[in-house]
Amino acid sequence: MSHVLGLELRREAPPLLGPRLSSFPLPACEMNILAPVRRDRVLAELPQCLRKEAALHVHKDFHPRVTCACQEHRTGTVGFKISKVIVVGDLSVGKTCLINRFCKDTFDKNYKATIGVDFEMERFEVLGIPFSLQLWDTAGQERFKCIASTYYRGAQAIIIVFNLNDVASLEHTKQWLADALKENDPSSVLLFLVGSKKDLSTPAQYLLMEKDALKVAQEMKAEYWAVSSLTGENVREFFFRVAALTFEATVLAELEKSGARRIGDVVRIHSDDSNLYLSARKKKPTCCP
Ligand SMILES: Nc1nc2c(ncn2[C@@H]2O[C@H](COP(=O)(O)OP(=O)(O)OP(=O)(O)O)[C@@H](O)[C@H]2O)c(=O)[nH]1
Ligand SMILES: [Mg+2]
Repeated sequence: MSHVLGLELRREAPPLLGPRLSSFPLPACEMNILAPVRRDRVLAELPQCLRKEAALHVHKDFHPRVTCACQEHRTGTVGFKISKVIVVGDLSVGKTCLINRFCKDTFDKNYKATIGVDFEMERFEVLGIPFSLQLWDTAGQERFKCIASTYYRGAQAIIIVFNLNDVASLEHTKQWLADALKENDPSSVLLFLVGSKKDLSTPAQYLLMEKDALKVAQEMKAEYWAVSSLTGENVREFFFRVAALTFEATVLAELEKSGARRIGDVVRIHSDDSNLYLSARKKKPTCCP
């Protein structure tokens, strides 16, 4: 399902499914959200990162509190929520192709600039809990940037895309991130830095670019990925990782919120060294199960 949101046709997507459940009949887009999860969108384990040097965390499994909450169906509103993910980056770096490869398994070699924004909905099941991602594809062209930036707000994750064969597009990622963070809470949003068009670089060229990209990812505290929408390399792995980490963060936030409401609860706090990015950025306690 795709919605073109250009100059004339602009529409905010529903931020929450929950409150609308009472109104019947549901709009077509929400009916789709309620459709069964595709078998190939079921996540029973935590997908691993691409490079340990620039990963949001390197744990092998989901946070124990998250696993436990899912087993006991204590995930609050998470199953009804739609998490927003925005995709930003220079024009023609391959943002639309990346989303289309994952959501529709298609690839168009002709460039058609995104005008304003567009979005796709993807439904997952993570540890038995339904989880929906709304992937916002934004325009990289300067003249559409101010329309697109009005849709940055309220994101749980930001994907910053650059072309692995164009060093300038990597340099511009910092500005894209700064613009996206103006509209979001830097302490809670998850960041992903994605190098695109991997099929166009030789192994030697790729390694050279990867070195710079890892440095940028570490500075941004973003998780680094390299993909090709043409061949499909790493595309599915990448989006599964985005879904899993966004789910994990959403459940943890929900548990923290419900825990904070219970007066008299004892919460043990410890700092987790292998979760440097999150602990450094979030400055939030990680609670033991
Ligand atoms: N070889 C190769 N070409 C790609 C890949 N991804 C995208 N392209 C090509 O790059 C061009 C731009 O791709 P888009 O996905 O439209 O770029 P975009 O970032 O959405 O551009 P804007 O909407 O203007 O911001 C198209 O001609 C694509 O076919 C890839 O993985 N490999
Ligand atoms: Mg596009």
